[in-house]
Amino acid sequence: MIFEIDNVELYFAEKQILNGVYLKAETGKLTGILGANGCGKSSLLNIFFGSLQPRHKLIRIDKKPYLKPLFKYGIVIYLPQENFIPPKMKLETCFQLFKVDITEFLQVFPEFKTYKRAKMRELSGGQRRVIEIYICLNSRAKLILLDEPFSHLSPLYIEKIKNLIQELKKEKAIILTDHMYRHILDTSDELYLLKNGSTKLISQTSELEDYNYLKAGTLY
Ligand SMILES: Nc1ncnc2c1ncn2[C@@H]1O[C@H](COP(=O)(O)OP(=O)(O)OP(=O)(O)O)[C@@H](O)[C@H]1O
Repeated sequence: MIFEIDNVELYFAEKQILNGVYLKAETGKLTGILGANGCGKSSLLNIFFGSLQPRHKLIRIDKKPYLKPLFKYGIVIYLPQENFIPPKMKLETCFQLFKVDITEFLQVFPEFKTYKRAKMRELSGGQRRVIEIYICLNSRAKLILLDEPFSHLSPLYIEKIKNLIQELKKEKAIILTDHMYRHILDTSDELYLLKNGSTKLISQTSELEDYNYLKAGTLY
């Protein structure tokens, strides 16, 4: 499937945040978004998901326009920057709710076995993040939007999540943004830089320095 968002115009009050943005995500590929703080990455993901209504946008799936918020079609899941599973919910309940197999999760992350019947609030921030990312990746959604999945995770968990992404993207389209840009460079099949309100498709990593997202000399 090909998911496209086009002609995004977003204003907060009279301040223009996004201006003619285009972005494409495809099944089998991870699309990375990089950009400075406040450039509009989370807003763009919210618009794709359907929880933020901009002045203008067009969403197409396989070239066909989808006019209702995408989440209403049940084909997209969004990992926001902040925790989204209620703290009072038990671990096993959230897996049931999202129809994700907890046994498979515990095979990949056996250290969580003791928390199976615990409530989310009994876990650390990073542990909760692991669960939320795993649930998003393994949900039935065909388009997965991940807002800063790597921040707050320790290196071994980042590697495990990257491996899961490589495996699961075969049947899903994934869009991911994070400030840990090296992990984005490692995992992305397509990369966009969001700058001055619009997206630039990056074909060579050196462009990240040319566009002043990275300081000159950072990559070499
Ligand atoms: N609800 C809101 N009301 C007014 N302005 C907002 C609102 N939400 C976001 N903004 C502004 O829109 C801009 C883009 O915010 P957004 O959160 O999308 O950026 P971001 O690229 O995800 O940033 P970060 O990397 O720091 O998370 C910022 O300047 C922010 O102040």
